Amino acid sequence: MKNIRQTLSTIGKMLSPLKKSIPSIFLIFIFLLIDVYCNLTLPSYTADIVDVGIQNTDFNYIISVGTMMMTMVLIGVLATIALSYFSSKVSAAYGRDLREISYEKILKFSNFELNKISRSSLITRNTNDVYQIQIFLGLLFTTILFAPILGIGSIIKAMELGTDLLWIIVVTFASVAILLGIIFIRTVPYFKVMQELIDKINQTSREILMGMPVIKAFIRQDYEEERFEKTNEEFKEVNLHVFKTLFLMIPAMTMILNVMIVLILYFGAYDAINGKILTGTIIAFIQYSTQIVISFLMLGGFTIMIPRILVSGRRVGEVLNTEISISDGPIDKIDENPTIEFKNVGYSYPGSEKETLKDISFKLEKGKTTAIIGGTGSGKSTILNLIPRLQDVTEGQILVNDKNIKEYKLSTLRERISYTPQKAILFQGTVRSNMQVGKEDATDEEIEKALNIAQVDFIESLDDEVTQGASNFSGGQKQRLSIARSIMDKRDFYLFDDCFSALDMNTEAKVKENLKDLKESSSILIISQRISTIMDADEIIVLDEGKIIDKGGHDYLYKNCDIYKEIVSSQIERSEDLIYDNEETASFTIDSSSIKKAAGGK
Ligand SMILES: Nc1ncnc2c1ncn2[C@@H]1O[C@H](COP(=O)(O)OP(=O)(O)OP(=O)(O)O)[C@@H](O)[C@H]1O
Repeated sequence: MKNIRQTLSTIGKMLSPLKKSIPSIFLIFIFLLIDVYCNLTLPSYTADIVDVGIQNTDFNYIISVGTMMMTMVLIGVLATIALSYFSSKVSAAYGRDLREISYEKILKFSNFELNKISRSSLITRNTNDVYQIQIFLGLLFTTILFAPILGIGSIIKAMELGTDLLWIIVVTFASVAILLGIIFIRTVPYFKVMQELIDKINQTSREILMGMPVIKAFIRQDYEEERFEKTNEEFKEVNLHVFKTLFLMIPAMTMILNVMIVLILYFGAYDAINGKILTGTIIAFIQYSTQIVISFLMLGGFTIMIPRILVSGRRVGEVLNTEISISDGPIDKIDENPTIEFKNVGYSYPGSEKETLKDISFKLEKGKTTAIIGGTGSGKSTILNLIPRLQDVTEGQILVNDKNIKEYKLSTLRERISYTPQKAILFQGTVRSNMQVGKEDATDEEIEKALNIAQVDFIESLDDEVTQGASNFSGGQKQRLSIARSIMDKRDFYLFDDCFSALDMNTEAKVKENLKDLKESSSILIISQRISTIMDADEIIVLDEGKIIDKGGHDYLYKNCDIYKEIVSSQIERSEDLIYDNEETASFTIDSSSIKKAAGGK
């Protein structure tokens, strides 16, 4: 029952874009009926010309019936043109709208849903699958609805001719049905495989294109070529099997049609000699029989397409019906000077038995800078992602002003937060358009101010191009642009996920100095592996294997937390820019011009 309801709801959602096109669909039906009517009258006119006009050598009759035939042909052609125009219009608009609603839904997906369906599959579903449905809709209006109306009309007209030859149509019908059955059985199971292989090709190509520098550096071209070839070959084999069978249909059908005509002529000739039927009637009967068989064929072709469309429909429907795991709460207002508090938070990634975060508690508040330091994979980014609810806690809770974060509307929550991810993500466009992602109506002055704070001194103007993936900028430049974007607008919480890592010490020190103003009216959470980035934070959280080992100021941790001390020591040994001033206070300053190591010979 639940399944039926879900299927109906999916169909409802998928058909909803057609609502706007109802007037055009109505016109399609009108033109379709006109077209079928014209097609049905032509064989009768042929019969009249042969049986009356030619039989009686009545030229006037032939010309007048011929003129009627020409008029019908003309009206039929105009109706076909109008039919094609409106069905293309409706199906193209439908494709656009379906892509749009599916895309809107995808934009609401959390990481969990994105990983569940996979990004490559989402691309194929939103392009190839929607296109298959769009093409099908076009065919539905021009061919599939046309076929049964023409077929039924032709059967009635053939019966009206009053011949004994109807059994030939029945035999032909049966032969076509057997042929279609064979084709159906041989192709249908492969359609799902075909769509899955398109996903796989998409995924492999994407991975290879993204990983090009690594592939080249490690001389893996041959291996990757082979990997791609394997999927490509599999796709070719399935395609070949399906199309070999489908192409068999054309010669087989031509043969069945020709045999039908020969049978009609053979048995019709007997009846004609015996005076039971006129020559023109035989010609009209052949024409109606051909129309009947062709209509049946069109329907057969459509039946073969159905499984493929069902696969595409199911795949798009799955996107539209996916339950979003992260949804809005009822509260749409957050009071001034909000706080965010982690209370015994735990997190496990879906499908993973390992707990990534365990018993995490800390508080973010106005005027305070909190930092998280810890080894790779210790769970730092996971903590950060929980704040704008890119994923939800699996244990404990996060409170915003003492209320569970899930009780707030997502947009209400997110508009208070600025998030700078670990990997600088910029969009194709200009520097200005990227900065306006941070503040839609930002003026040039505001943008320039943010760029200055983030030390973006490498661009000529705000109109400088940002190519796809910002490939025309270096890693450190991308990070600076990404930081600038995150400070475009005033927010209560600024979250920086290791986004200073590609900056040289000098630039980092300048950016950090410039960011100090933010702290007065906001709260800053900064993740880094570098001591120099986080050492002056009000509270530093030391994370190890998803657990908080200790927290406090730099001096406190240096004296009391072994892991923190180890990190500090290891970085002093490596660093040429840190100057360890005083072992007692364990404080550092940054000076790129000199190298100095102190503290017990370190
Ligand atoms: N999508 C995911 N599915 C399953 N496990 C994941 C996923 N993302 C991260 N993890 C796991 O969660 C753990 C914490 O990852 P996280 O990215 O939070 O670490 P991190 O401390 O930020 O690491 P780094 O300093 O390298 O960025 C890792 O062990 C990682 O394997």
